[in-house]
Amino acid sequence: MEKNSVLVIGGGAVGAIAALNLEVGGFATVTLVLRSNYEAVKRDGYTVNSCDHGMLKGWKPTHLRNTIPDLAQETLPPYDYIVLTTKNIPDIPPSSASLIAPAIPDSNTHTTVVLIQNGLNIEKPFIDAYPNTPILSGVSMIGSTETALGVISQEDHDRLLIGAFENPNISTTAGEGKAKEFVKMYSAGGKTECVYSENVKHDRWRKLVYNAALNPICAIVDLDTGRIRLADGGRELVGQAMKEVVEAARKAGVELKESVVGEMIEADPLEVYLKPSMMVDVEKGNFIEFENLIGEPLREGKKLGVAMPTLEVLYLMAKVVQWRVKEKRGMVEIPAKREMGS
Ligand SMILES: NC(=O)C1=CN([C@@H]2O[C@H](COP(=O)(O)OP(=O)(O)OC[C@H]3O[C@@H](n4cnc5c(N)ncnc54)[C@H](OP(=O)(O)O)[C@@H]3O)[C@@H](O)[C@H]2O)C=CC1
Ligand SMILES: CC(C)(CO)C(=O)C(=O)O
Repeated sequence: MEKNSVLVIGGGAVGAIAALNLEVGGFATVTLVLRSNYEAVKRDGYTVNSCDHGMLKGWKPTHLRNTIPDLAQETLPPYDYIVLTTKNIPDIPPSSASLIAPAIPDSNTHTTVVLIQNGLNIEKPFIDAYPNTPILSGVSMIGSTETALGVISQEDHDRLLIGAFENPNISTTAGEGKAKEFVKMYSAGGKTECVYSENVKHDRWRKLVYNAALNPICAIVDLDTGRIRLADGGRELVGQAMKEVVEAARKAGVELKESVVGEMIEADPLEVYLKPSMMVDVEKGNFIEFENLIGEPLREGKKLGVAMPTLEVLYLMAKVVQWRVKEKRGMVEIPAKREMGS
């Protein structure tokens, strides 16, 4: 295989490990786009404490930048792959699809876009904006966190499912070919378990059993995935939400095994006390991906006639949490406080 040029956007918990896997494999030259951690990584490189890669100090990919490359303005050749590893938060601009616009050639057919991001229906805005671009789905189980700028702690083995999203403008075999090439490139270093998947819809719904239920519950009640299992009522609450997602998936044509609820509750070893990504974001004062993780499965389920009372409450609570961040960042105006009786 020839070396591919790969633009990875978002060098946080998942993006840094993705960039590392791609470079270690030897079939990719990575350009990594950073934002808040750019200065720290440029100066000191990454510190990575990883169950797959061991302890690395000062690691950097081939190229680092703090802006999205503008192919036209910088007269750059198109990338073979653009891998998006930012959080995907459609309610907070800019949208993920518009973010990559400067790095995609007009009427693109060359560059393949890979979304290593959680959530349902995330491909739709990309297919609308770049109709002839192959869009790949990356469903990751990794348990990685950026604990300080440029410091990555990966506690769970990197398992990545790659497949092509259904796209009416692209043949199934073309999408499949790109997905298989990406798997080869990503796996070449031997540090990860990256496999081709022909059922992206199944992968996404299965992961949502965790991400629409356990992930927001941990964030809202401020308990990690170990403590929520130990807490009075914790397992019941999570189980109830998960069952609603399983039913919505079934109505959407994705049959998940009965055992999936138990498997997802126990997905992380209890004593790791793992904080899922939404909980990490709440702790950092970041926006959360609640629309793609809870809103989309809820909307799909309701459309198909599934009763999802627990998800409804989680969705509204997550929306309120998002508002809290907006207020902290001065994005909403509220009436001035006044004394009682004045
Ligand atoms: N962490 C995990 O274990 C897992 C996460 N996922 C999913 O993977 C995706 C990425 O998550 P994760 O890595 O945890 O998130 P992080 O918040 O750790 O990393 C996202 C990175 O993207 C950067 N970023 C955001 N917007 C831009 C931009 N416009 N230009 C450049 N960089 C940008 C952020 O910068 P800044 O700091 O400035 O915001 C941050 O460094 C999400 O969809 C998540 O749900 C999936 C499986 C597991
Ligand atoms: C399930 C998990 C922890 C990935 O390993 C995740 O998807 C997240 O934190 O968002």
